[in-house]
Amino acid sequence: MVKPYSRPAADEPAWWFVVSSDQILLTEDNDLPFGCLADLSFPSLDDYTVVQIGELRERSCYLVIADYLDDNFVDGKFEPLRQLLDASDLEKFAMAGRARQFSDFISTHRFCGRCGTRMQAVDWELAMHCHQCNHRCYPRVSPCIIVAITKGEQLLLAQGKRHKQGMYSILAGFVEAGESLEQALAREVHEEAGIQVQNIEYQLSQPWPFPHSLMMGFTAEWAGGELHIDPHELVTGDWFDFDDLPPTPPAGTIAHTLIEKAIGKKAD
Ligand SMILES: NC(=O)c1ccc[n+]([C@@H]2O[C@H](COP(=O)([O-])OP(=O)(O)OC[C@H]3O[C@@H](n4cnc5c(N)ncnc54)[C@H](O)[C@@H]3O)[C@@H](O)[C@H]2O)c1
Ligand SMILES: [Mg+2]
Ligand SMILES: [Zn+2]
Repeated sequence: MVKPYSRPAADEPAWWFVVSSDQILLTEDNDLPFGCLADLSFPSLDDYTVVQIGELRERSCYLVIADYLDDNFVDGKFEPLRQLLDASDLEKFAMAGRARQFSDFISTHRFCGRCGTRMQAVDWELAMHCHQCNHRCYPRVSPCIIVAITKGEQLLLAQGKRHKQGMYSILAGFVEAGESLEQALAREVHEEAGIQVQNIEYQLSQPWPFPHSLMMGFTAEWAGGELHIDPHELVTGDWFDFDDLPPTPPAGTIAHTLIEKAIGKKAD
């Protein structure tokens, strides 16, 4: 059973996830601070919320919520979480995403959504509880589907409004309340591209902390319909030949893995 709010001993080597809003403290060489409190130039943790969020390579991981930035966190720099998205250490990125989501959860659940009373942290699981009306909240996880769709030797790619200039990706969208994954997939594909798909195959999933998605990845094949790209969500989109794709998401993203699977499957 976890004790999320237990304090680290001064001589316990641990990974430190110091989060301030959507930024995380990194060392000069873009790594996470690692070591025992006594060896790190951290201030006293008394003024901060500290949460034990799991284990990485047999060492505890501690989230320190540092929303009121303090000059005492001198060794290192606060950087956007995406800076850690390095395909060589996805475990570390996933744990940092967990830290960022827990930090966001705690800071947005200070008061009960039902009766307005101040909420208290539960000491044996990661939850916030209202002692007035017994309402209990857990960190929000939002399921999303993401799908690589092929048509013969072509792949459907689209440019999202929030994508970096010039980058194309596969279709994705949030699952709505009351929907199955299959229904969400069919709806999103129809809304965003106006087509129908078949031979839908589940491939893999990835937690995605921007802001709290759980990406569930599929491959599928075009089954019918003319391509009609939704101008509200997407800038542009088209079928691209497998050997002539525009810039796509980097290794480490589920979009990248699904694109490789879709293309590899066709090449068999
Ligand atoms: N890791 C990857 O490779 C990868 C690739 C593509 C997209 N994504 C992620 O997939 C997620 C969904 O993609 P999208 O932005 O195209 O979604 P989408 O097509 O459903 O459209 C986004 C819109 O959905 C609404 N929305 C926001 N949060 C919601 C929620 N929790 N439930 C229901 N609706 C909500 C908002 O109006 C928002 O503008 C995002 O978190 C995005 O970052 C990840
Ligand atoms: Mg979308
Ligand atoms: Zn309440």
